[in-house]
Amino acid sequence: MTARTPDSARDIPEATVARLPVYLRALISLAEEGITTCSSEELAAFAGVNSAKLRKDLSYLGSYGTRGVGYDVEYLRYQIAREIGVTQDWPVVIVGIGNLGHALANYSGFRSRGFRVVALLDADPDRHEEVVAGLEVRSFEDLESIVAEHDVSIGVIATPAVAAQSVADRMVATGITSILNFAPTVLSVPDGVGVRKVDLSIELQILAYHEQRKSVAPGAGAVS
Ligand SMILES: NC(=O)c1ccc[n+]([C@@H]2O[C@H](COP(=O)([O-])OP(=O)(O)OC[C@H]3O[C@@H](n4cnc5c(N)ncnc54)[C@H](O)[C@@H]3O)[C@@H](O)[C@H]2O)c1
Repeated sequence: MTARTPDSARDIPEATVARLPVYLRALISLAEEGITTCSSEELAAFAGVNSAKLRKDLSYLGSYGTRGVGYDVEYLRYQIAREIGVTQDWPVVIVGIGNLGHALANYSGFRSRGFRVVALLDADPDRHEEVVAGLEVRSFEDLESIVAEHDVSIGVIATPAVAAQSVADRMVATGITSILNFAPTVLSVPDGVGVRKVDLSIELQILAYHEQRKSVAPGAGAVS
């Protein structure tokens, strides 16, 4: 499976696309530490991948570094951000402003990575008018007008699982084409709509599986 960005003539493997944000995060940290160049080994160690894989991934972007010098941190950061599409500002709506919705709304990392939360929506009238991270929680009924006003293409679902499919349907009907789903349910969406699911309990279960194997056979439970 491959992904294509609008201004790119090249197809980049999906696994590489999934690692680009990891490289971007590592490069942002390096830049914040005042580091201007880095070797593929350094960047790979920072990002937690092996350096041959990193070099191969970056070659899809036409970025090969300079022998003996390595990669220019600022330029590589720009190249990856451009490839992912985060040099532009992406308006995002979050639906379901309970425990998780509050935490997401308050997370400052979205903004610095090119995502601007433009609205917080909830179906519960008791939540309306509460101000979270400088935004007033609004009725879910306002979704359509907000999407149109801000040209939103990305929606985040943080509702209980039972509500998630109907929220997704409504998002799709308003023109949202990418959904980040935190609810523990599988969403069905039409072709052309992208869904990413985040499930921390699955990640914990994977760690538990490796912990269990470690206790049975020491050395067998390495997580990659
Ligand atoms: N992916 C993860 O790792 C992870 C971690 C924690 C929680 N969750 C999931 O995130 C979701 C939210 O968890 P929480 O603890 O914040 O729950 P919560 O009950 O505190 O908040 C849910 C909010 O969704 C609102 N809501 C319900 N139906 C709605 C609808 N149809 N339209 C709009 N808003 C609606 C509710 O009014 C409430 O404010 C749950 O599905 C939970 O399982 C996922």
